[in-house]
Amino acid sequence: MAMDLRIEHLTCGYRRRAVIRDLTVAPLRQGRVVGLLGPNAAGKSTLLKGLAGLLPAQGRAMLGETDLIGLPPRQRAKLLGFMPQAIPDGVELTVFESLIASLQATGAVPGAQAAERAAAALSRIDILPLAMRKLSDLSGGQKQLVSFAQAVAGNPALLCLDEPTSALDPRHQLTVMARARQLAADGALVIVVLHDLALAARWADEILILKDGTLYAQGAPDVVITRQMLAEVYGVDGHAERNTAGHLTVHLNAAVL
Ligand SMILES: Nc1ncnc2c1ncn2[C@@H]1O[C@H](COP(=O)(O)OP(=O)(O)OP(=O)(O)O)[C@@H](O)[C@H]1O
Repeated sequence: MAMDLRIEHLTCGYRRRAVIRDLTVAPLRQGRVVGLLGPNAAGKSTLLKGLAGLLPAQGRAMLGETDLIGLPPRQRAKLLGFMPQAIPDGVELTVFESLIASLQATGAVPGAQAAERAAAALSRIDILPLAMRKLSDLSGGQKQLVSFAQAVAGNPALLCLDEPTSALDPRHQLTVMARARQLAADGALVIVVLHDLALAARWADEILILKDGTLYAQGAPDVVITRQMLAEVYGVDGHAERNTAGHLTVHLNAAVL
């Protein structure tokens, strides 16, 4: 069964205000990396939190035959891995313990396999040497890598990553995006919030652009990242073009429009 995601008439937000309002997007296909873009406060994190069950939501978010909206947390966590933008401070667990805890919370992996799965998740992003360190003692980038490992360790069908590379050096940005790509190639749908347009252009199969809680555009990077979009959505002057290697690159001029 294909585990495509169909978001239909989704509304979610906070007590006083619906930030995402009646959002419908064309089906997001299993096996793809979808870049979720948009300016600050557009509603990107709110959308991911609504899908992850961390905010109340109405409407439908069908993953295959299952509506994520209203699904009990444990069942939802089996299907969906969420990496938050901010990593909580003051957690006294070791890196390894934190991965075991997130695997146990979902019940997606039998207890006996949890340690092996946790070690594999750390090893795939080159942070196995951090396993016995306390989370609270890590650098910002190291914490972000651990948070990524927590989200992916259970091999969920849907991965929602909120700015997973914002604290990472270039090598680790590539490590994380390459791992996200590999998970998609293995059958997951990966939705990744990015502010770095160059990373989005390079790694996403498809891009969703949110503006003021509604869908501004959806499509392939070279269709969606246009001079007009950069001006209307971000208020900047720029353009995208293919380099000699055939990769889409984004050029921003210094001027704010
Ligand atoms: N806990 C909250 N209570 C009330 N409003 C909130 C809360 N968190 C966020 N908002 C509001 O919801 C709107 C969307 O915020 P959201 O964090 O989803 O944006 P975003 O697109 O992820 O932005 P950024 O790129 O800055 O991370 C903003 O206007 C924000 O002020």
